[in-house]
This record gives sequence, structure tokens and C-alpha cells, in this order.
Amino acid sequence: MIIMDRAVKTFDKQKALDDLSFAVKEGCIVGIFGTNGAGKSTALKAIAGLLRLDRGDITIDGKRPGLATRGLVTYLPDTDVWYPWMKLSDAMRYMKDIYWDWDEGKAASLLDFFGLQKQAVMQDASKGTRAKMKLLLALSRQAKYLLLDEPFAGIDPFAREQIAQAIVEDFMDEGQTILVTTHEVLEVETMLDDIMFIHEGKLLLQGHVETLKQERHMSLMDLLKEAHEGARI
Ligand SMILES: Nc1ncnc2c1ncn2[C@@H]1O[C@H](COP(=O)(O)OP(=O)(O)OP(=O)(O)O)[C@@H](O)[C@H]1O
Repeated sequence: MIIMDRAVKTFDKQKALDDLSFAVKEGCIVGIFGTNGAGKSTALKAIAGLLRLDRGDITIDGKRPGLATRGLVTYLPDTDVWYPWMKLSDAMRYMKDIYWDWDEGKAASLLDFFGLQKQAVMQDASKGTRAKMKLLLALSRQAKYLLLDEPFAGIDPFAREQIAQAIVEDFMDEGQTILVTTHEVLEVETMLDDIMFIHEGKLLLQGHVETLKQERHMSLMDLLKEAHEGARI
């Protein structure tokens, strides 16, 4: 279980996380929504152990983010982190050397599913192809927790839904948990169990997608719009 407890993170005078608390249980897919600058990436980076909170606490299966959780968590950043001159095969070899849970079979299936070439050079690939390469590298680990920061950015709308579906049906191991930030509400809706809506570093809405929709007789998009409107009043 991932527990974020009253997390505060300030950059200069800007509060990116403002007393943010939530818990994510095992084996579910959680969509994290919010406007630009809401604090979504900061929350994922803090869970991944890439930045330190000013206040508050995070535990992943009872452990603080850091070396102890490296094997538990895989993080797909929203930026390109690989050397541009690298071939996809170089990046795959690097991941295999670093992580004991690298799954060669899964990597081969994903290569085929995305229609990627191992010899393709990162900097020569289109934005969408780079997004697929990054997804392959993140999903080929058997880590228990997958943190995906805007995985569909750059991927065309025709492929997004298909990829979201495949992640759940074909490439997600039993008991794996996914936290995914995205602005593509409609494309990911069917893959999600739970949602969170973050605004100015605060959690404004959290719950099970279908339960929220039934209780309030609203689409997911309208639920998020309502949460956003409420924050502006
Ligand atoms: N390294 C940094 N230095 C300074 N400010 C930062 C840094 N990282 C994030 N911020 C600020 O913290 C706030 C939250 O940023 P964050 O990237 O977490 O938002 P986000 O919800 O992921 O936004 P988006 O949807 O645009 O990706 C923003 O005001 C951003 O400018």
C-alpha cells in the first residue's frame, strides 16, 4: 500500500503539495487528474523517491521512498530521460542490468505490440514513438507499483485507448498497482478503478470511478469539471 500523509512540498514560494494525503491499495489502477501545475508530477516524484518532502510522510509497503523501495516502484517520467543518441536496445540492456525484475518476455511482447524497432535511435524517433519506447521500458519490469506520468502524451488519440486497454489486459501482472497522471480522461476511463483530483496541491476528490458516477449520476468528465469548478468558488 502507498500512503501519502499530509505531504507538503514548496518550490520557492509555490506550494506544489499542500497537506496532501491519500492511500492507494494494492492491485488497483488510479487515475490522478488535475489542471496544469496541480502537483500531480510532484506527488509521483516524491513517491518515486526523486524529491524530498518539506513536511509529511510517504510509505510504500511500510518503507520510506529510497533505496529500500527501488525494487518495488517503477517510474515513467513525463520528460525524456534517456541519452538522445541511445538506441532502444541500449536502454533495454541498461534496464536489464540495473533491475533484477526486468522481464525479457514482457519486453519482447511490448516491442511487438507497439511495433517498435530495437535498433531505433531515441533522438530520431517521433514523439509518439518515444512515448511508446518509454512505456515499454517502464512496463517491462515486474515492479509492484507503476508510476506513469502522462504516458499517453504525444501518442495519437487512435492508439491511446488501445494502449490503455492493453496495459490492463495484457501487460499488468496480478497484484500490480498503477498510478497514472493524464489529461486524457476519456481514453483512460475504462482502465481505472479509482480516481483522484488534485488542485493546487490539495486533494479535492477521491473514490471509486463507478461508485462516484452512480452516486452523482455524472460522467467522469463532469465529476472532474464539478471538482474543478468547486475549487474556483
Ligand atoms: N523543480 C521545480 N522547480 C520549481 N518549481 C517547480 C518544480 N517542479 C514543480 N514546480 C512547480 O510546482 C507546481 C506543481 O508542478 P507539477 O509539475 O507537480 O504539476 P502537474 O500537476 O504535474 O502539472 P502538468 O499537468 O502541467 O504536468 C507548479 O507550480 C510547478 O511550476
